[in-house]
Amino acid sequence: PRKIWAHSADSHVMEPADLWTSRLPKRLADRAPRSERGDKYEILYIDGQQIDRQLNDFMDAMRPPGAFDLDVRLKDLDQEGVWSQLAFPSMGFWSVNITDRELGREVARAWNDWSHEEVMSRQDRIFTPAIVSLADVGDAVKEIERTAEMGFQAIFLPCGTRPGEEWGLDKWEPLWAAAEAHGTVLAFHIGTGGENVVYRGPGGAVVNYMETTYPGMRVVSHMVAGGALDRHPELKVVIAEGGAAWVPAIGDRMDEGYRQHGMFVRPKLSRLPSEIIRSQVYASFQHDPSAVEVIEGTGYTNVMWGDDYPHLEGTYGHTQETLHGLFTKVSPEIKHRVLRGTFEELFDVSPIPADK
Ligand SMILES: CC(C)(COP(=O)(O)O)[C@@H](O)C(=O)NCCC(=O)NCCSC(=O)[C@]1(C)CCC[C@@]2(C)[C@@H]3[C@@H]4C[C@@H]5C[C@]3(C[C@]5(C)O4)[C@H](O)C[C@@H]21
Ligand SMILES: [Mn+2]
Repeated sequence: PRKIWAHSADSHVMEPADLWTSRLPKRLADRAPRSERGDKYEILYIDGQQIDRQLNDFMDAMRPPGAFDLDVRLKDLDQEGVWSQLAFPSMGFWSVNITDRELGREVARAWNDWSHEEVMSRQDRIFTPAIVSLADVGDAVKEIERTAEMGFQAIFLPCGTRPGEEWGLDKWEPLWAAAEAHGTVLAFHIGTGGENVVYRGPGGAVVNYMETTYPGMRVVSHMVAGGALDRHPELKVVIAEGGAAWVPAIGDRMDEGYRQHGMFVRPKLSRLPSEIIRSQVYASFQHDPSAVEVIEGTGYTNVMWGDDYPHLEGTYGHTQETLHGLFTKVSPEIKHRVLRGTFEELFDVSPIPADK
């Protein structure tokens, strides 16, 4: 059957091991994210603490040919039928754990410079969000301004937050104002900002998979009910890799809370939560049929497909099978919206050539 071509709203770059050691002074590089491979586990450290541990064979399973080579990666994309990718960090995910101001600022800056020089300046199909320091909002604002000048169209933010740093709090207001002013998309990715393994009993693999999904819902409830998106109507939020059918569902529940518990509601919003969600909140999925069905069922259309390249949860190696399965019985309008239109509404990307 004819190849289906799509953009991916959720992919990843695999950073070289020397990204920070080659760009930062030793006193900072030694504290930047780094991984050590033992005989069974890959251990991740940042600023002197162990922050993650993954089985080697799990990490090795995420190794398509192009994982570490941009030219080979573009061939992987052609093979799978993917034109443009919003490519999130991998090791860069862990920068959100940094609380030291200087380290947070310099680790983010170095990552953004590496992406600009080694990924974005070398081709026009794969682009990354910028990383900003969460240790200091002022530094984050400056990095949004700096990277917007360099052509970055989004910033990566973690779904999970430390207690007292929830996304609805006023402390983040300068970040929202700067992002809106520069047209910078807020690209939240699940499985970040908190513990990824919180349960080791029966069902652990699937239970933990779900536990890393729920914080994506919290991002939406805080940023909608807290007023951030109402105050900044041009601001766009993407929840990447968390599926999409839940988005209109929580819109309904937030409307019910907003109306039925109106006597407790603060701040009052100029639009219902569900209206704010439908105009400003976007979500990506990989395999979920419900993410496509929800569009016809609810009229929520801010749905984007993602290949999650090169991760195991993604579609590398079976993208065409997945896309044909998802879209065979779906209207051309919905298929276009999910595979291209929503993405092209959010991002300035090179169009998919007409012969694809
Ligand atoms: C969960 C256990 C330990 C349960 O074992 P048991 O039955 O008790 O013996 C076991 O099944 C396992 O080790 N599974 C491997 C996968 C995993 O760590 N699952 C956690 C929940 S899913 C997850 O955290 C996602 C969101 C999705 C999978 C890739 C993921 C781990 C990635 C991978 C690994 C690392 C963490 C990272 C970014 C990173 C650089 O790529 C995200 O922060 C997070 C993400
Ligand atoms: Mn992903």
